[in-house]
Amino acid sequence: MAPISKETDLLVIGGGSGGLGCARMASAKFGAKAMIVEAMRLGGTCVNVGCVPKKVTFNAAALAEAIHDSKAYGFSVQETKPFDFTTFKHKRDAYIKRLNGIYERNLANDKVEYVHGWAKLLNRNEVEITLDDGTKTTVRANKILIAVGGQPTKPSPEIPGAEYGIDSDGFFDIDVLPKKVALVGAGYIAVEFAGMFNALGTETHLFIRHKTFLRNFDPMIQEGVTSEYERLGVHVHKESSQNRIEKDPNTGKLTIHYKDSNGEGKLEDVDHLIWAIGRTPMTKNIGLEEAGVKLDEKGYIVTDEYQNTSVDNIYALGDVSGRVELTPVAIAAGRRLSERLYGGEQFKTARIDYENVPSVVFAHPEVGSIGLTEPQAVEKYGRDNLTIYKTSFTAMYYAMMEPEDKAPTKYKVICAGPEQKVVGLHIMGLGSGEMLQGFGVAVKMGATKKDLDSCIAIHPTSAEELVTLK
Ligand SMILES: Cc1cc2nc3c(=O)[nH]c(=O)nc-3n(C[C@H](O)[C@H](O)[C@H](O)COP(=O)(O)OP(=O)(O)OC[C@H]3O[C@@H](n4cnc5c(N)ncnc54)[C@H](O)[C@@H]3O)c2cc1C
Ligand SMILES: NC(=O)C1=CN([C@@H]2O[C@H](COP(=O)(O)OP(=O)(O)OC[C@H]3O[C@@H](n4cnc5c(N)ncnc54)[C@H](OP(=O)(O)O)[C@@H]3O)[C@@H](O)[C@H]2O)C=CC1
Ligand SMILES: N[C@@H](CCC(=O)N[C@@H](CSSC[C@H](NC(=O)CC[C@H](N)C(=O)O)C(=O)NCC(=O)O)C(=O)NCC(=O)O)C(=O)O
Repeated sequence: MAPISKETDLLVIGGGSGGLGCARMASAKFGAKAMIVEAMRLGGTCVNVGCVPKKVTFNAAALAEAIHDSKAYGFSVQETKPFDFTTFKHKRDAYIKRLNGIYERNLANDKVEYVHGWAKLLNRNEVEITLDDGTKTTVRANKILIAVGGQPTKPSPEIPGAEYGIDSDGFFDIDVLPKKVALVGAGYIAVEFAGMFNALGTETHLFIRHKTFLRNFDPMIQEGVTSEYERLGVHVHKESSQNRIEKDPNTGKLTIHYKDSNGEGKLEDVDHLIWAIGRTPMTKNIGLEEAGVKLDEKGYIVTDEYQNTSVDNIYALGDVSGRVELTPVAIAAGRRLSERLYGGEQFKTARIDYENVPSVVFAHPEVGSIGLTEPQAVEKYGRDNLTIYKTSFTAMYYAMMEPEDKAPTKYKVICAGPEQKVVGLHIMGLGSGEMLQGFGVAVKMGATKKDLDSCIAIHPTSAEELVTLK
């Protein structure tokens, strides 16, 4: 291994989406001397225990659904063996490993110095790196970027047996398709995982604290997807809490004692309990307080709109800055920061715009959302200044299915003011994930209802319903 540089222009702590986005551009495009320090695996959460293995698993679940649906179209699919989850899991691991290698080569091609180790801030210009063999080295840097991301939030220790559960990282270690799972949480991860398990044939129990999940989304989405999950056979335990969890020492199976809207209950023979109750920034024990970097009450690093922290020459972005916790947001923030720091005059005000970030939940069906929910729009503009267009229909994909196999599609477009500017667009149904990106461009450009209407429909598609709303 080449000796580690003692000095660099830019030192990035964290080789995930945001850190990679910044370091690669700083070096490859602007010629800055950049170093990236990663403690675990290159690619960060997204590549290793997030978007990428999740989407591959979602694809497997979508195939299971397609096999089921194909019968309605007249196919005689002979399933001679059950789905081989173990082989699938090993192939998925190998794919991720391959990506880790590609990322390491990308860094070398871009001339970013890559150090595997644990980084800790010593002061505003120095970082201590503990290498894999335990030795420590100190690197001086003109600028330091903290892009350390987050980790799954731990359940309350007041729930006896909570430690028998796993989290989203553990989900990716499961190598036998479980017969029965329980998930606690009501956000992206709980809903995505529950949908995948259910589609793959696992008995799935989802414990939520309220009457619906995805409560940060428009009510149409919350209510629409919650009732669709129930229709699909997910056991949604509403207004629930967990009293205690027991583990059978012989079988390893769990029993969950809970309360829900139906009263007290006991769920036995659970293969895995998965806590998916949010994420916590990785800001402990990395020298932030000592260097004077301000954190908020939840432990996120406080940054301004240019990703500056409270200390000059120290920047933070991505999940650790607690804004919108999505990979493309972290990448874009990293690239804008790189432009601003090293791109010269033309980029001196470069920054990411956190308004109108499109986002998709890979639920069943997929959900897409950009802009304000209806309650947010009412609060901002007043009900009288809004025109809301809604549609609900059965996608033509389901034409050959029996009524009980037809999933709903629902769209809502929220327009404000006399010019009917689109301030919120919410879709659920087949293909929503791929559909939203283009509508996102339109919303970012300030599209009005008239602009949507002026675009001739593409027939027959689900998307055409968004340009023919009445
Ligand atoms: C299950 C799951 C599914 C997801 N699905 C999606 C999705 O479909 N679409 C989407 O847009 N987003 C998704 N996300 C969110 C996305 O993964 C994150 O928003 C994104 O990875 C954040 O990037 P980041 O660079 O801020 O942090 P990370 O990607 O978390 O990278 C931080 C890196 O810093 C390293 N690190 C931490 N501390 C140190 C230290 N002291 N020294 C050295 N290295 C350190 C960590 O090991 C890690 O590799 C998902 C997340 C999860 C958990
Ligand atoms: N497709 C994508 O783009 C994906 C993006 N992500 C990103 O990762 C982030 C983290 O995901 P996730 O972990 O799902 O977090 P989220 O913040 O999305 O959701 C967690 C939810 O769990 C519920 N909850 C919190 N504490 C408890 C508790 N003690 N018991 C039961 N329920 C609880 C809350 O909902 P309530 O108040 O209703 O109870 C809370 O909103 C997401 O916000 C997203 O930014 C993750 C996966 C996929
Ligand atoms: N949109 C395509 C994405 C395909 C893709 O990007 N695949 C990646 C794996 S997801 S890798 C995870 C994620 N990448 C992305 O989100 C892709 C970024 C987009 N292409 C862009 O450049 O903006 C990320 O964290 N990036 C940080 C960074 O690279 O700076 C890959 O094979 N990469 C090989 C390579 O890069 O050579 C899809 O979903 O099919």
